[in-house]
Amino acid sequence: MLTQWRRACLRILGPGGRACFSTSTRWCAPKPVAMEDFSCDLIRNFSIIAHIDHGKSTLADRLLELTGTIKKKEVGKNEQVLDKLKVERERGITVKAQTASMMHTSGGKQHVLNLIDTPGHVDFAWEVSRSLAACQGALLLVDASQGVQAQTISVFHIAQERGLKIIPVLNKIDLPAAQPERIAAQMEATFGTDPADIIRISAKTGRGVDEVLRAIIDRIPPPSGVPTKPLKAFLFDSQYDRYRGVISLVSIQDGILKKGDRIASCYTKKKYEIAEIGIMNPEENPVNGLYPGQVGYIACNMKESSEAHIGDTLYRVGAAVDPMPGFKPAKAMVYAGIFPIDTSDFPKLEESIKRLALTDRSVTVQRESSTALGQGCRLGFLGTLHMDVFRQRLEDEHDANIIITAPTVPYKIVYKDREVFVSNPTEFPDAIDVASKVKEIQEPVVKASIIAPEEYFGEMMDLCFSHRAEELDHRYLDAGTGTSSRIMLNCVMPLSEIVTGFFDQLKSRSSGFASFDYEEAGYKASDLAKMVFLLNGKPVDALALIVHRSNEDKIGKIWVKKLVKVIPRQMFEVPIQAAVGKKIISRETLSAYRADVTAGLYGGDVSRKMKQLENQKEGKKKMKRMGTVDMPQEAFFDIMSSRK
Ligand SMILES: Nc1nc2c(ncn2[C@@H]2O[C@H](COP(=O)(O)OP(=O)(O)OP(=O)(O)O)[C@@H](O)[C@H]2O)c(=O)[nH]1
Repeated sequence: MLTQWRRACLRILGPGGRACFSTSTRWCAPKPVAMEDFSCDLIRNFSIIAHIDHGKSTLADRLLELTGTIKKKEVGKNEQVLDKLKVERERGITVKAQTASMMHTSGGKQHVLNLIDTPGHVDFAWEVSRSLAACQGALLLVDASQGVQAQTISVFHIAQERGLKIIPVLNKIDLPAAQPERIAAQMEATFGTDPADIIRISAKTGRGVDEVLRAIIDRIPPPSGVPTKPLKAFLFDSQYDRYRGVISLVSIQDGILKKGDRIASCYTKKKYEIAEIGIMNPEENPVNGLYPGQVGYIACNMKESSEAHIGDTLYRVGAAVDPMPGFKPAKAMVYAGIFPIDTSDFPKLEESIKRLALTDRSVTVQRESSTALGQGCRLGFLGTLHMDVFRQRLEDEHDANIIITAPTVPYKIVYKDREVFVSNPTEFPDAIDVASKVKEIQEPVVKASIIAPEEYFGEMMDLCFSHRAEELDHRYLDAGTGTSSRIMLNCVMPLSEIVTGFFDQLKSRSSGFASFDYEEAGYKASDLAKMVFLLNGKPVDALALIVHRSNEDKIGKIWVKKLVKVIPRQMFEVPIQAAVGKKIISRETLSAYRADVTAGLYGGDVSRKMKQLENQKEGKKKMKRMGTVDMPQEAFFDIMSSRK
């Protein structure tokens, strides 16, 4: 009974208690599956990899439909089955990789096809490499109207480095702008793909998708694994379920895993008993056991997300095995403070942040307090889209009313005797300390690749150089394909320049034609300083920024002008200043409300009138001396929103 009730809740909330769309009528009733019937050679583990929006989730849906895993969609219904989060459906992006198993008969034999959907945005590259570790093959999907883009190249390299069989697929051939021949030539020139191997499809209409299914079975090698060997299960994803604790996704390398088995983690050495085991079909579907090469979920009363270490190897208690090579842990690259608009809401907000962080392991959380904004949390994200998605989930799923500070990257402060990472401007050393104690300040840099049509090359270079980029090289991508060329520019640039709207500017200056990808490239010494903003002579901690000295004048002016617009007028005049160290970079004055204290005075009693004005001035001075500028949280909200 309890289990049924939980399942009903899960259908509504989605795994991990997440808001999930209610398409339960579209699911086929889970059929009991006997996984022991599937030996390795009947299993294919694959992923779909592509640049953002090239159609991964749409193709995943068609494959689920074609194999009868889900019912065919009603015409006009566009939401994707594997994009389960509300933000994913609203924004049309995949954030969290999802897994689904399909049964498909080919050559008279039933196969299990395990599809691991991957996100396309550069922020979630970590999810891509994690998903690929559980696969033997990948469908490399390219939009036939847009061609090879920056992330197509990066995901191709990740898949190639992992030794996966890559099946090239040209999607969206139904579009009038599709140029399959041209794009096939481009894929040949970029990846050395034989055009004869490229499958042409429309994931939207379903055309050609059956050929993809055939290729998955014919071209992707089955996993290897021996049922009689000691159990070795690779943990590649986890999510949190408020009733059952951590649910982990595992791929069985060797041995058999069954309900009731006692397992242990190579990483934490903790022991657990398997309470539930199943496959994602695409919802959870319990099975009796998982066999070599299979992918499925386990619930084993793991209480904390941190116990499910991504890349861990699980083994049977008493039969220890060598751990498989794990993953580099996800590294936060962008930090921001999150504060409640109403300061008394902090306990509720902190609880919501913690709950959400349980479902998103790549977020780091720490408490933070600010004189201006009160108690809050400082969170670390993989990138700004990731930050935005987390914020939206906090608002959508937890009803939070929040202020989020400007994103900051982790800076390295090299003192004479130690190195410190600083990801909060308030902790950045001030100018005096920098001069006397700091040897060097370093900032994270990335290797960025931008692809754009040749005619936008000038614009692209301008934009990059105004963001402190240094060119590494550039090359023509479509050489020999007989079409107008696109250029791929590789450069090194500071990460801090990317996190503040670079991508939006790139899109608008290239009329949407440029694509962009980046990877970490270490740290580099840089001339950076803390810029503080003073209201009535007092610095406001929450407004501080780290700036490159070459940009300080420009940035100081912009933000002082914005502050003047959002801060409400006071009873006295308020100077608003941007300063670096003792140097005032920019200043504006917020004029005072002028309460008409002389109203109600009759006639020509000039001396009384003057006295009133004097008193008013005195009052203003007092206010000034006390430095009480009234800055409502809403004003912070406005200024922070415009810093994104
Ligand atoms: N015309 C046409 N549109 C398609 C086709 N496949 C996908 N689309 C559309 O392209 C858009 C992006 O498709 P998605 O499946 O969400 O792309 P995605 O690669 O999963 O996106 P991310 O998960 O954000 O990386 C959607 O509007 C789809 O309806 C196709 O074959 N033809």
